[in-house]
Amino acid sequence: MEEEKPWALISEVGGPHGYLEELADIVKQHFQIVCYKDFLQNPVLYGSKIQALLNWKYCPAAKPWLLKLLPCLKVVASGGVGIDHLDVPFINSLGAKVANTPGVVSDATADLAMGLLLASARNILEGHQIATDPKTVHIPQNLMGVEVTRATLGIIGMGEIGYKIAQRSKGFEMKVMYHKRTRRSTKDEQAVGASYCENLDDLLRCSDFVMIAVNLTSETSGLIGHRELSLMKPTATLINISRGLIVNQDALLEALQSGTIRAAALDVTHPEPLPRDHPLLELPNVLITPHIGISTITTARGMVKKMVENALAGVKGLPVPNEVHPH
Ligand SMILES: O=CC(=O)O
Repeated sequence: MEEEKPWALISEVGGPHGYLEELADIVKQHFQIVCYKDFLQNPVLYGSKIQALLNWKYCPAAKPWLLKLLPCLKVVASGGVGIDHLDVPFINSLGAKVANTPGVVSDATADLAMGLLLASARNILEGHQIATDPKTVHIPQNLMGVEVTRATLGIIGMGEIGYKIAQRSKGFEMKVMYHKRTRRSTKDEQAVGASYCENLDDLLRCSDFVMIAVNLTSETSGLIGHRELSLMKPTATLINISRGLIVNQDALLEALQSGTIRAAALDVTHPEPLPRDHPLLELPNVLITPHIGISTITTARGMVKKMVENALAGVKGLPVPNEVHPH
């Protein structure tokens, strides 16, 4: 007789936007699944069966009160690289492991980072609005952007995503500086032509574009505040593809309103989404996207495959390939 597949709770069938049934099908090959909504209808029935939670970045299913309803939980397999939404020590204390999906998300996130940089530097969105507005008869001069080619790019956090951004910026002949807790090897630095900047202040002072690609931890939360923004050039652009909480948003708002910095391009904010009446949304020098760094079909597919691998290993009591440990 065929062995019964283990049960998995999945936060949103098909991922954050619910658009790909195909993704749920990948999970179904290995698990019997219950989605968050159905689980809540009968938590007692499902709770005792579920061994794996497949969790997309901001799913409510990872909350402690819910995890406590899963006495047989062995693994939380999270999609994406950031695990700031998960209380790893707490999950471990329940006897479950936590895993993420590094590697598969880096290209898409680095691509978006460059997209934001270019769109902000060259006023691409404003240009589109003007070009498609029937009331506009000529292209105003105020669409003058800033040059990307040979500009200085300062990358904060040179992990996998930061490194891929540096690789891409080579194509634009950019001068790359980076700041990281532990320096990369000379070979890595040479391969992308990046120079190490031990002092974050120096990087902020010198960069035309400051790219935040560092993980959110207790040490990086609020890393960019009033003081840091005041060190940046008035012509500089801040790009954040990591987590909103790394930047003090009130300080950023002020810096953008007062011209302390030229512009910001943000794929992440705090909270997400921002309330519709948030003053950041009113500013002409802010470009905001709704946390879409990993949102490509190829990446979603790769993530789900990795989540399944991690979940299966956890359920079987095998080493979990991408297990994350508490800091
Ligand atoms: O937000 C995206 C990720 O954590 O990979």
